[in-house]
Amino acid sequence: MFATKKLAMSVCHRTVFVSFRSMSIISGPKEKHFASCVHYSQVRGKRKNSFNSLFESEPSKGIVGVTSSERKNTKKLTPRDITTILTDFIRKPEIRNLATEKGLNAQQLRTAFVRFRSFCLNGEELPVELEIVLNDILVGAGHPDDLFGQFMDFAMKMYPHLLCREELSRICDLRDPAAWYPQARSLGRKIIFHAGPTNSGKTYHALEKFMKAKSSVYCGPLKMLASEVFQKMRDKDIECDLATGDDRIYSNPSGERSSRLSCTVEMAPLQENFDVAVIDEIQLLQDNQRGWAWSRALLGIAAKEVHVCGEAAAIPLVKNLLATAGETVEVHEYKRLTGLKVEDSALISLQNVMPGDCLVCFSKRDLYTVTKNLENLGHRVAVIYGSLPPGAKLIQCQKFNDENDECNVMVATDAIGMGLNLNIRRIIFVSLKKVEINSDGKRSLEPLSVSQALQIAGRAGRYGTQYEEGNVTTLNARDLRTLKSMLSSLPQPAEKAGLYPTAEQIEMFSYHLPDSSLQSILEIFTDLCQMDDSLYFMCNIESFMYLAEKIDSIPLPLRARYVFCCSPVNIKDNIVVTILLRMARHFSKNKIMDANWLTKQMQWPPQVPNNIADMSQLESLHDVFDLYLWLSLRFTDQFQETDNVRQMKKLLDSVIVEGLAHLSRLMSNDGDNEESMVSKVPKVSKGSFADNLIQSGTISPEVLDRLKSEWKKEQTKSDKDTKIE
Ligand SMILES: Nc1ncnc2c1ncn2[C@@H]1O[C@H](COP(=O)(O)OP(=O)(O)OP(=O)(O)O)[C@@H](O)[C@H]1O
Ligand SMILES: [Mg+2]
Repeated sequence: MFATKKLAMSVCHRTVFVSFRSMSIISGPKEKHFASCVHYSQVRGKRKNSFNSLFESEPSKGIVGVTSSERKNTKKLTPRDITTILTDFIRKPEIRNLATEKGLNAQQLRTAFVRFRSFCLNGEELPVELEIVLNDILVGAGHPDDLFGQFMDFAMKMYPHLLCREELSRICDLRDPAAWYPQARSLGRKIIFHAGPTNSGKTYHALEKFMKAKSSVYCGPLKMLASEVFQKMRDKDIECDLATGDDRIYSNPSGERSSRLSCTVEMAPLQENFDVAVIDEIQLLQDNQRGWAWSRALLGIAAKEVHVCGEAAAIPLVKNLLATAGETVEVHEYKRLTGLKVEDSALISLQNVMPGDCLVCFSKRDLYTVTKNLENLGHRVAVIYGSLPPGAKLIQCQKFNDENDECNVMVATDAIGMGLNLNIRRIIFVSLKKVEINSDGKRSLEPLSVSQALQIAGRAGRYGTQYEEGNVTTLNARDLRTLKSMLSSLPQPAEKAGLYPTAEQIEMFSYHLPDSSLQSILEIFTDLCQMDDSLYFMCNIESFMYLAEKIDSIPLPLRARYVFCCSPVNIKDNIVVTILLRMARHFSKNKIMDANWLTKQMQWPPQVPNNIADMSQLESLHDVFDLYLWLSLRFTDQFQETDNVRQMKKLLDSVIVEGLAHLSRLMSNDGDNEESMVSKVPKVSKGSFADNLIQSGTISPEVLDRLKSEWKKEQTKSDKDTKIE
């Protein structure tokens, strides 16, 4: 169980659209990958243009209904007459107001008018009825307002969704999500919020209730946490099933469901009744990608008693959300079970690393560099990062946790940050910045949030492990003060919870807009939808849109199209996206995809990696297997060979673990020379004067960069001057 809360924030949980009401769940989470390669700004840009052009079809035929004999009685209209009449018409505020009432926004009104005018001016022959109206206005027998009907007929042909606007608005009215779950509402649920810092026993206390209840469900943020709970129950001989996006295990060999389920939050079954439900890491309901899954579980889980675990900063939002369902929240507060001390000095050099240390990096490149440097110093290192397959993560963690194993140092990304219990004595932050994806899908290098820093630091000195006192520090002296201030702050209160359109809503939209692509439907949905902005926001739809565009030309039924777009893939990963498209194409031809077919799509059997690029390729293959298994739970007929695929996945896991054992060699063979942040970390003894200034905190790297660029300019100038001389 290794991936962080922040991993969760940053990674591509190719989330899932799940029916918020009764339909079957069609997705699962994915603890991997950054969400996107297409900047949301691009998508946004496209969206803004495309929304207005979605239905902009040129009305080729005008308004008919008047005979040509009536035309003979009209006066010949000159282009100038028409322009004057139309200008008078559009200038009238009443006309604009009326058009707005009919649903045309300012931009649509402008576009429709420009097209209408050119239609009137450039059409070979005006429709007779329109000609008569224009004529009447010209001779004073009519009024410019009389054109409104003709104009709106024209505009409606350009924007046909305006005809069913009311119906569409009703479908995408997300103002009262609590009302979507009558089963949960009928129970008069008791809600208990277990609030506290990391390592305070929140999950422990909730799980006590989970174990003692006659029927119960645990909803965790990650596959590994759901698996850990499932395993704990097994160890105690308590019947419990497991459901993740790509796996379903029944404790009963006959395949009958048991009364207890451990699942990832996206898989929470809302149509079943339970005595107790646990929803872990509830503050993730504000996550840009996956927040909707927590909102859905919180409002919709049908349990008499709901135990919610998470940061105290989420209490007000949870209370406000549940107040809309008429429910109240009982808060149980906890204190950290062990001490956590911020050290007085930074690590400065990797030579100071000691057993039980975990160095946390925020990019894979840094992770590789630190690992290589530590291995060169003679350490045996366990490595954990988000895209590492869960099986490989587990092996790394076991190695690190085993007191008798030589491996006693860990290098990890923030993939270790959520709910995990590891044998860590000290957390060392290699950097305090990481790439974040905002709600518009833009990626930028941002400082860690207080919540993230606390979560990661909270991995040191876990209760019940070898080190019951935890220490925290930074690699660089310049970061230590910032870290201290972060760790002495409280996380920002959670402000809003995520929402997402359901498959049913999309289907209803499609019924009204039968000729529109799934992409267009989602765009219109997000533009038209209404929600309580004080409590909710719309989760990021970028990955869905990207896949919708990619599979647009493949003939698929809407529901299947929707499922493919929800697939847990990193859209940045070409290998996985390409195979997904092949799968969709095969599916559209109703062909079965067996393990043999799958191996033909990839390099198989896997070779022990020779460099980092090989390693990434193996990770992609692992994602392909996960994708196959994920789809197999949704399309059982076409994806049947799950046992074989699981076997292949195991083999791949072992090859990846083998690769990890030789990370330094892989790095030496790596053709990718992208510079790591760590490679810029100065070594105290051998560092340059400038480096030492940074390390001592005398100047910041930003100031140094500015100075460098100024020096460079000076240098160039003086070179030029020299040449001129
Ligand atoms: N009362 C207890 N008795 C025995 N073990 C406990 C008790 N409370 C907590 N623990 C153990 O302490 C460790 C930390 O507890 P837990 O995972 O519940 O913390 P948490 O508050 O949920 O932390 P996080 O915020 O990181 O998820 C776990 O291994 C848990 O089993
Ligand atoms: Mg916990």
